[in-house]
Amino acid sequence: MSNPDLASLGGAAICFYGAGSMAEAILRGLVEAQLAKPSNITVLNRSNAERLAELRERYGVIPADTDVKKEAALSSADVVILGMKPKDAANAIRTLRHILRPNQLIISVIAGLSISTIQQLLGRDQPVVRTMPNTSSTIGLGATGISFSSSVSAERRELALAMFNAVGMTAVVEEPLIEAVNGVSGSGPAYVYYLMEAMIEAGVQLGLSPDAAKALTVQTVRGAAEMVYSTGENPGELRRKVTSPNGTTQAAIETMARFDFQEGMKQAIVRCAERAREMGEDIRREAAQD
Ligand SMILES: NC(=O)C1=CN([C@@H]2O[C@H](COP(=O)(O)OP(=O)(O)OC[C@H]3O[C@@H](n4cnc5c(N)ncnc54)[C@H](O)[C@@H]3O)[C@@H](O)[C@H]2O)C=CC1
Ligand SMILES: O=C(O)[C@@H]1CCC=N1
Repeated sequence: MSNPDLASLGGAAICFYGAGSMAEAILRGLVEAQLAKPSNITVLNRSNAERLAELRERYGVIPADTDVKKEAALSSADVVILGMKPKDAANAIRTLRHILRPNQLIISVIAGLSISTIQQLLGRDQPVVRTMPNTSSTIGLGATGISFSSSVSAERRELALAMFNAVGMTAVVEEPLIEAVNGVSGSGPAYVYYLMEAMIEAGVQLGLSPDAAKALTVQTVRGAAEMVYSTGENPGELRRKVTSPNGTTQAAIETMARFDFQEGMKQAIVRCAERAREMGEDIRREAAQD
């Protein structure tokens, strides 16, 4: 592969091995940002040809829907993106052992799965990029943590970063911190949606129509995130600006504090990271049975 700028990524053959919602979020971002040509992207999954046809119709990518096409897509790709669920990962990766060439780049989005387990399943020191993206990549606002095996060249690091920068922002972290990224941003959209669900329900309880409660909530969350992003101020400072002494916001925040809202959120994130480690350990044990 030549210089990993946008044009060279456009020329790379990318194979999504596992074509579910996370794979779609990334491939849609790549296609819409015109970073990769749809004709250079192949998608394959376990058995669902309908899903592959749907992706072809939506984005123009190439479905590999027979065993022969799957093997050809995997063996000829410059980059293979592992996008299956953690429970399916060990078996799926083992089958690559005799299909891949040793220098093909593997990019994993799989929660918990370590670089060393992937290499063990492949039986060699394959170059591996371990990532933890999130579903906001669909609209180009993803947040992805990235770490690299030592066998990934500087050029390929740039290629991987370009791919994920095309669908949002990236943070390069040491591999042991990928679980922390999982806790904060990989699963993070779900926490925000959970909060929004509560805001909408409370608005309806107070008499707003569901549509009005939803519209006000959505704009509030968008506006608050954009305020932090565009002013560079800390969320704490911005919160204090909303909170008049003895006013309505103070009453609301005191109520949340009584329910230990922030502590609950912190413990949730720590538990999420711990769960990722547990899932990774399960796959590592499966790999050790080889
Ligand atoms: N959904 C999310 O918000 C995020 C998910 N992830 C990770 O992304 C991965 C995929 O998650 P989702 O896209 O949500 O799951 P999904 O269930 O939507 O997609 C998984 C896909 O993998 C395919 N698959 C399973 N075994 C296979 C095999 N042996 N060969 C080929 N294809 C196979 C399935 O057919 C399916 O299309 C997971 O490992 C998850 O940890 C990471 C960050 C965020
Ligand atoms: O819930 C999960 O396990 C995946 C990983 C990060 C977001 N979703």
